[in-house]
Amino acid sequence: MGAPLLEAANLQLRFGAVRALDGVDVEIFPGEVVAIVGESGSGKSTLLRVLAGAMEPDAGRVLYRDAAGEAHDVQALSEAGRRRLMRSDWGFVHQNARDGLRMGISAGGNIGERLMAAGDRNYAHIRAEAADWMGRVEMNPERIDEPPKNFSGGMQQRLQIARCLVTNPRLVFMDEPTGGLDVSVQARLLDLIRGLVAQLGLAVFFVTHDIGAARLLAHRIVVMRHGRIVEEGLADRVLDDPRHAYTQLLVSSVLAA
Ligand SMILES: Nc1ncnc2c1ncn2[C@@H]1O[C@H](COP(=O)(O)OP(=O)(O)OP(=O)(O)O)[C@@H](O)[C@H]1O
Repeated sequence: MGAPLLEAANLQLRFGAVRALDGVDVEIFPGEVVAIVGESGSGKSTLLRVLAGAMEPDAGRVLYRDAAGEAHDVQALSEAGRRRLMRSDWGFVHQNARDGLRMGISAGGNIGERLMAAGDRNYAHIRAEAADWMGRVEMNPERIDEPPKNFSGGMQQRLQIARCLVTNPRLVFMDEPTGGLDVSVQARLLDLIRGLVAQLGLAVFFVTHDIGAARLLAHRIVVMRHGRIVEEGLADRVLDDPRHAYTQLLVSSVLAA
């Protein structure tokens, strides 16, 4: 399998009395989808933000290995260095599309802006790529000049995904990308994400409290509780044969729902 793309060791982070991360070790390999599951408040989003260098842990470290095999200490990166990684190697899909989109510019502009930030200056090419990506996320490319507010919540989320993937990242962080959407919209979006992830061979950290989504997308599942990883393993093993009592509860409460 080679070296991990990203690995974190002994992450600690407290908010006052709350231990949001309490000795977390986690890693991801190229092309792997890792779901981070757990109930609300278990530390999933905090972990994702720390892994992406958007939040500093009190202790521990995160290493990212670039395409040339060089390891970078994510917390030691300058803000410019982190932004560079975010533009080239990484992508972040927020739960709320508004956090990942620029609402004042067109759909095509939202996708094209990422290409421009990555150095593309050929406007005809940028527009063609933006239209192509709208098609790939099942949006009508004829609506390329419309602003995000004209689109439904599910479509805005597709647009955010197109904006994120257009630069061909190696590692994508997704924080509840289907949260807050209707169940039928969620199912289609998950299918779309699954197809794109497989097609592009992406590595994805996928935060969710939806066990069904984890089963559909993930190769491996990490179960968090009170800032700790209480269980991890291949998705089928964790879901079909959960060993920790908390995982059993999580899985059974879904089955009973
Ligand atoms: N900026 C902050 N200031 C204070 N406490 C915080 C902050 N961010 C997170 N916390 C606390 O840290 C704990 C973990 O929060 P986190 O958002 O990571 O959980 P989560 O598993 O992602 O929950 P959810 O599924 O509800 O998003 C919670 O107790 C939360 O209240």
